[in-house]
Amino acid sequence: MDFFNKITFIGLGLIGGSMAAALKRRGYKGEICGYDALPDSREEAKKMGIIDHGANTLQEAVAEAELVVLCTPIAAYPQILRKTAPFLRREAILTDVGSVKGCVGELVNQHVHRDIQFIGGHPMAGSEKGGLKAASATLFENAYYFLTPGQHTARETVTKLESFVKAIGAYPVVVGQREHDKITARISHIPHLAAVLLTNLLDHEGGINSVAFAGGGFRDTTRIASGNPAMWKDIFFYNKEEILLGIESLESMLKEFRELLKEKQEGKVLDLLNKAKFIRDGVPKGMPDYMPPLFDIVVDVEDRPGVLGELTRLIGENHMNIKEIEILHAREGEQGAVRMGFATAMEQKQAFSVLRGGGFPRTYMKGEKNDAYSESC
Ligand SMILES: NC(=O)C1=CN([C@@H]2O[C@H](COP(=O)(O)OP(=O)(O)OC[C@H]3O[C@@H](n4cnc5c(N)ncnc54)[C@H](O)[C@@H]3O)[C@@H](O)[C@H]2O)C=CC1
Ligand SMILES: O=C(O)C(=O)Cc1ccc(O)cc1
Repeated sequence: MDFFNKITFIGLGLIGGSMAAALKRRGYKGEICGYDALPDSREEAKKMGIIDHGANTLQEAVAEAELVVLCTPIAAYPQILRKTAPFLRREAILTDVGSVKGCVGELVNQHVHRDIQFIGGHPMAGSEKGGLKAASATLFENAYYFLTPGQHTARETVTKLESFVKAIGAYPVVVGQREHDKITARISHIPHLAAVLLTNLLDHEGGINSVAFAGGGFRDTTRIASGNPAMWKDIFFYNKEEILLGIESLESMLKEFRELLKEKQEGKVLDLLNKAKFIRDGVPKGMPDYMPPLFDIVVDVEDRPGVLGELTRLIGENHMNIKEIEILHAREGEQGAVRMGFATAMEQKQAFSVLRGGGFPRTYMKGEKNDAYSESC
């Protein structure tokens, strides 16, 4: 990484800000320069100490930069590339973080001289929140990071970018631009579309409002639908061909499933469920999550005024932070249940002991045998 004396980030939002922060945290010694269309973001990034210099113009930003990283929405690339291309150093490497890669390769071919080394990039880590405030120095830790060289990308450029990716804590994976778009359509873009449609199903054809009853299963399958709508709109259109192919596959799978149900083909439905379980169980664990999972506890409580206050006071007094709290409506009768989500397994355990010893003996960890959660879902 020492071979880059100056790195410039264009776009200091979630991804650009997180990259600059990761480099600083991991001891990068060269100069980090940042440019953003919003002057406030440049000033804020400087105050946060994640950039050394906030440039006032694109020309100033790329001057002397040995690595330039585009971290804006892809829609801004044509204008940025037109303005910066004449001022890039001859030896500079240009890269980007856009979620679709085929279209980016084409844009760079149109606007940038082929003497400039370009290699596309795409970190497979993010957040539903955008902007510099959501940036985190650890966002890319243990995440895969696609690198997509073009026809004119030198081997040395690939090697240098691999070092950059490792320097921010991620794992580089080199693939072709079109191959990248096929892979991400399957693992990220189509799942996002499915999550959006499943969420909107709750509001389809003016049906009853079932949001209040949505439990763990609904939350797990639709979590990513909270992602940045403008960014996902762009992703769907920039990767349109692959998304259309994915939709065709989904359509034919739904049709097939409809027929199996109609014809009471229980064996085939079971095969299909087993196949999904096998594939899903094989998804690697330990990778960073888009929105990290919470560590839940469930408390059976009496249905009386003030009980929620007592629970939250006990947690607060013991310096723990409840990330999510939910009343489980599914149980009828004299008892109610409250689910609380914590950020870490340690906090979950601590909350469990504090509540059990603090007048709530029917406190359970999620997944514990006969816990209220599994009964009610
Ligand atoms: N958010 C996510 O989960 C992920 C996003 N990406 C990609 O990263 C890119 C950036 O996304 P985020 O950082 O999430 O967005 P963001 O909205 O947090 O940040 C974008 C930044 O670019 C700035 N900007 C916009 N137009 C500009 C222009 N013409 N000149 C200079 N600055 C400009 C904005 O002011 C903003 O600060 C997108 O292309 C997205 O596809 C990639 C992986 C994950
Ligand atoms: O969707 C996912 O799998 C994520 O983990 C978050 C994410 C969103 C957009 C991207 O381009 C890359 C990653």
